[in-house]
Amino acid sequence: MTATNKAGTAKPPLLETRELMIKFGGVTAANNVSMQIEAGRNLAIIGPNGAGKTTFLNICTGWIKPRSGKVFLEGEDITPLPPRKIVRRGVARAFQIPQLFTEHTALENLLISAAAREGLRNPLQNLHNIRQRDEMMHLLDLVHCTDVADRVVVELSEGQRKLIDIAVALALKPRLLLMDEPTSGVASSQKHEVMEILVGALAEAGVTSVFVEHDMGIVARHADEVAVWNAGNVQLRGTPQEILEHPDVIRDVIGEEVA
Ligand SMILES: Nc1ncnc2c1ncn2[C@@H]1O[C@H](COP(=O)(O)OP(=O)(O)OP(=O)(O)O)[C@@H](O)[C@H]1O
Repeated sequence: MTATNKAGTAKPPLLETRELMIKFGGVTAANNVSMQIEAGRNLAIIGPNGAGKTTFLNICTGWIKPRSGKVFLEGEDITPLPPRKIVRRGVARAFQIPQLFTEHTALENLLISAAAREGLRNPLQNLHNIRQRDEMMHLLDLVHCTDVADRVVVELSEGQRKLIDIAVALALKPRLLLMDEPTSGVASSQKHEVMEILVGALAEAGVTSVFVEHDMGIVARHADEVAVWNAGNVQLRGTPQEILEHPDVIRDVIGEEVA
């Protein structure tokens, strides 16, 4: 079904790529990638090592410019924009290793992000002047971390750091958040709990997510849709059940013998 706006005309997808191409030396990391990402549906990207998953995220956020092809955000061509302008348009990124100021508190990290959003110069020197304290405490509440607001990040568990990192991204008020393995490094006993909080926080904040993931348990439980990457392109797309039971995925991604 195609979404329509109030005027009854078709609404463009939240993010769309058309025929993205990029080569690194002899490796084609994006080979004609055309994708549509709909608002409100969390998309997991899976695939073997070197398939081009991270390259796709890097192109969507402007970190890498494709040799050809385009990226559209709600119909606007954002391909030529620098990363900071793409962030301002509403596309944020979280990395495998949280990008936090580890000697600062959780709340200070969020205030720094809010200051960056407002274009404040030297936020580290002006933390006491940043006004968004209540808004940032609300974000910490969304990720269940108000109790560690005043703790320095270096003292926190990996799971708490991941959640603070997501709150830092939410402080930029994105519409779309692209994540590289959101629970990597988190103790396996805590992965689902961290992901549950993360997905809940994004839903509450009205943010759609795309996440690269190698843990099929996380994909099965927390994704609405799955795209399978292979050799620089999307090989398959479907519901977690359709994809995780597909014989090609079992053979090439999950790595089990197919009977
Ligand atoms: N900046 C770069 N310079 C040279 N080669 C690169 C660069 N970025 C990616 N590549 C190559 O492009 C291919 C795709 O890399 P990419 O990191 O996108 O794969 P991936 O699917 O995310 O892999 P993984 O699951 O191992 O993280 C790989 O062969 C990689 O070595």
